[in-house]
Amino acid sequence: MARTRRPLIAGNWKMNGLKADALALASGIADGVRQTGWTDREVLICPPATLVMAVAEAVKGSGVLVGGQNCHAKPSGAHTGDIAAEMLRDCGAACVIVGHSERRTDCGETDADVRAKAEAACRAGLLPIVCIGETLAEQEAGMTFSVLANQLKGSVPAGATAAKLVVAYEPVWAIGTGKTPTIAEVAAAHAHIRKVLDGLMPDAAGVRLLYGGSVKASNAAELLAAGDVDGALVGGASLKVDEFLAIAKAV
Ligand SMILES: O=C(CO)COP(=O)(O)O
Repeated sequence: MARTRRPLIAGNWKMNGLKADALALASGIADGVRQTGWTDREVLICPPATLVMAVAEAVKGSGVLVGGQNCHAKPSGAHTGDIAAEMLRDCGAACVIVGHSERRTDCGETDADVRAKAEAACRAGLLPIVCIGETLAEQEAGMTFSVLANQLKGSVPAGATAAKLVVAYEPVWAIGTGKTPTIAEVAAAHAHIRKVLDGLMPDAAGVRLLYGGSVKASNAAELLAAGDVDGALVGGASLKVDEFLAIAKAV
């Protein structure tokens, strides 16, 4: 059956990559995508902020999209060390990840912060990828669905529409651990997310929902085939050309 939502395979490089290796990685991915001529899926790479401009240049014309990993809510001002969504856009980015659990933990980002960042992304013409997910303790306490609902209600931008929102479900306990939920659990979480979104926006059926957390070439096909999964947000496995392209092929 044809998919109604265009799958998105996104690589989050996190705090990895010096210029030479990062450009080789970006060029390798761009070459691979160029050879396939894919029009039925989107491939996105999100390098560290220092490399957004160079990576955008390196993948130009390949169809590969480039994104940031965070942005400030304001367009400019006295915010030392921060980067505005407009600046990412100016460097060639098309998307930005907001509310990743590592930022929620490391930087104390709240749902309200994440919403403000997602709204900033939309203001700047970037597609926000809003990350949500439960911790291990929350999962063990049977709170997964309520945590996801609260995060969505708190962090989805006001007036969101499907064309201007991607949601990534990343169970915190699955990130970088090699552990993943069962396929049934992924499908149930994604169905729940779509149901919650349905109460928050007019066209929730069109929103792309990505799964993230220990996605690799060997498990991508079954995770991507799960109900309501429209792509993946990939960490460690996005740092190897062949592994990342294999995940994109698995759609
Ligand atoms: O956090 C992630 C992507 O944003 C997932 O990381 P891993 O794929 O390394 O588990």
